[in-house]
Amino acid sequence: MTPTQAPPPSTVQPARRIAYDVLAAVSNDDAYANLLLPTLIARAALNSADAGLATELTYGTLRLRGYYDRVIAIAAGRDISQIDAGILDVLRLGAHQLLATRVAPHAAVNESVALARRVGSRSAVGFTNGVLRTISRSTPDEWRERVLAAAKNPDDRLAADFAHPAWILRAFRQALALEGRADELEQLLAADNEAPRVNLIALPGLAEVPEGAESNRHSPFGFTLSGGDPDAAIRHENGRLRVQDEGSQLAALALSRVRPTTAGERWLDLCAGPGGKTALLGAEAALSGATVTANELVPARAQLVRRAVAPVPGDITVTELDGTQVGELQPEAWDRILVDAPCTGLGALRRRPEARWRKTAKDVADLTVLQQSLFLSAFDALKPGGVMAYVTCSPHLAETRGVVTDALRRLGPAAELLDTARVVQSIAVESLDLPAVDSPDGGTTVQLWPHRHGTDAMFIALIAKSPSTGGTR
Ligand SMILES: C[S@@+](CC[C@H](N)C(=O)[O-])C[C@H]1O[C@@H](n2cnc3c(N)ncnc32)[C@H](O)[C@@H]1O
Repeated sequence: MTPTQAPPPSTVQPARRIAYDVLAAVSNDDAYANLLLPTLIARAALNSADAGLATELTYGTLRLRGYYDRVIAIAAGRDISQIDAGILDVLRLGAHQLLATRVAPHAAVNESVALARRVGSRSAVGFTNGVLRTISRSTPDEWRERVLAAAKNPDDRLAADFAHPAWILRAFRQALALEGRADELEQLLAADNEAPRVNLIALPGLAEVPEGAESNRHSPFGFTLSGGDPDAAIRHENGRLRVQDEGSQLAALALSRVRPTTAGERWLDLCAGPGGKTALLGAEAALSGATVTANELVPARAQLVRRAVAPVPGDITVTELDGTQVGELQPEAWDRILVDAPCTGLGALRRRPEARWRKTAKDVADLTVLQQSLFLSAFDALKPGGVMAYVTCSPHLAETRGVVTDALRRLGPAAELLDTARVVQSIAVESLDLPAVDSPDGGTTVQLWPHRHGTDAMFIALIAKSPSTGGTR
């Protein structure tokens, strides 16, 4: 045990304490950082500088957790599985401050030691002190060299360097390779490690993009605010302005604008919670004389949908059915259906910092079964001549083209994959760089990317049901 030179403070600064509490809740209780952090910041009434510090420490540590674990293992001379979980989170937070922030090294070490005193044993305090002092004695570049030198193979090296699990980077590489763009992998991994700017939408027909805002490159209704508080802008407009990724906007608009709407059309959002895309579909429907119903299996999330659509005109009904049953319960009932399927969320790693460490390849297998079932159920619920959008915020090929190809094979001539890329390009303000991908089924799909388009990695496929089909499988 190496004694500290100055005695560590007996209390921990609130921003660090909150960051630690979030890390611990993520590790122990599967908490979501983006939900818990704002609650803890509000409860502690942090000023905006401290709130900013707590956010940076939490998100930065969670995003690069896998990298910091490698540094800690080298500095501690033991596998991280042999370190107490609470102390490991203290060390991760300390490593982040030492290697990626301007926090003075003595403050990073001393505050971490004070935190270790609150959450660990006496020996853990000395251990924390020793490990963090070891880390502080080398520069970030020296640590990077050491970590990369310890990698087992080229993919492990890339996984270490960009703090992504190897199975995820392989899935990304496969999806990019299909577009002939495997060489973009490092740009994509780097983009996942950048905090995105908060993106908003002015719901069409209900609000205008505010003056001074920076309009999105592609979505006609999206924008970012260079200064000011997005929450205040949203409150001021009573929800007619809202936070929404540009890719999500394009996905909902692909369905609402795939073809002109006939007044009286009935649209269904099959997996609607928390309701961001329902609100946009609702605004679009109100402009064109269609009506929207939202469905969400989880009652608490259905409640969020009701809240999300409150500012939108037109009576949007919210049901709580299992979407996989809707085809049977409501056959041939809908003109358009959005299937924004539950997915791994690998396309939104920028915004969900812990997600990459929580998901496993097994999740993909489970989810594709559900996605397939939702797809087929939605198809049965479409009227002959109707059109559906299958959407995921994941670029994993099993969740995207795999599900679509499989469904089209089962459905035969009753289903037609439309030219989704043409529809999305017709909506986009500035043309999107969308490499053509050969499709055995005709038609096209769209894969958006953070590094190329500045959006989440949304996948969009538009599928039409033949007007002459009996409608059943
Ligand atoms: C990707 S999210 C939808 C996001 C939403 N469209 C938005 O833009 O705000 C998928 C949703 O599907 C819901 N879900 C999961 N299984 C479902 C099922 N069997 N039927 C209907 N909804 C389901 C999840 O609870 C989740 O809220």
